[in-house]
Amino acid sequence: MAALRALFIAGAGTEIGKTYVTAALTRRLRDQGRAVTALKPLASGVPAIDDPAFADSDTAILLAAQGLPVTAETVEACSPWRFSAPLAPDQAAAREGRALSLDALVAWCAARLASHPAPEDEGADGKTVLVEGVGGLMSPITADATGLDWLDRLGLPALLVTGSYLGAISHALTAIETLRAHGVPLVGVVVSESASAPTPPETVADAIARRIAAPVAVLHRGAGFPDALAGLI
Ligand SMILES: Nc1ncnc2c1ncn2[C@@H]1O[C@H](COP(=O)(O)OP(=O)(O)OP(=O)(O)O)[C@@H](O)[C@H]1O
Ligand SMILES: C[C@H](N)[C@H](N)CCCCCC(=O)O
Ligand SMILES: [Mg+2]
Repeated sequence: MAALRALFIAGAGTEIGKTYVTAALTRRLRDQGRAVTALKPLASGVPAIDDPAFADSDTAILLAAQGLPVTAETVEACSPWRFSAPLAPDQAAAREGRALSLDALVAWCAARLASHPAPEDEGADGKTVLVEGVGGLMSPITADATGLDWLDRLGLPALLVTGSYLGAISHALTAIETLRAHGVPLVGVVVSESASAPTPPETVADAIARRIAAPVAVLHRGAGFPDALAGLI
């Protein structure tokens, strides 16, 4: 199977493991000799670069997984839209007197995707581009648009990340049904084990897998990207 050129990492919710999974996938693909660019184009709850807390930001975690240092240039190239308030991006932007345009976000992502030759066309020179979404699938990103509109416009296949907390099954199935209704190809689902959950993550993964056609895999706490999905990306 040809390697995927680009993938959107969507969440069934926020704080669910998208960055953890994207970083694990980045390391996994790089270990296989693949070149990877991991992007978090839009991020809220991001401290200033010179704040020690920046080390815990999605941007810093994704740069580290790519083997890149944190500099003004690498941060800007990974996450051009950063807002400090830990809120939905439209609200976080408003707190700073700023506004985000979906057209500008889509154009920036499209340019980054166009600047990367497809792996199957360019061999070792090609890069796989991973785009982490923000919040849940339909979290607001501008006054009018949600993350689903962003994904729709990019036309990328999705990897859905969910948790294993009580309620995660419904959150995941709702997101999967929404992706299906919008014609977004679903490459797979990762159940990233929640810190506190009443059942093993395998129970959650089984409950989702019985109801959908795409593959579902578990990522245990602290573990690497699941083998069952790595071969599909
Ligand atoms: N499988 C896992 N093993 C260990 N820690 C995990 C795992 N999944 C998630 N976490 C931790 O849970 C927290 C939330 O995960 P993460 O930051 O990846 O969520 P997110 O979906 O990217 O959130 P956001 O919506 O803010 O982008 C982080 O501290 C992360 O390290
Ligand atoms: C601050 C947080 N970690 C994310 N960056 C933003 C989550 C926005 C969620 C909005 C919502 O869907 O209600
Ligand atoms: Mg994240």
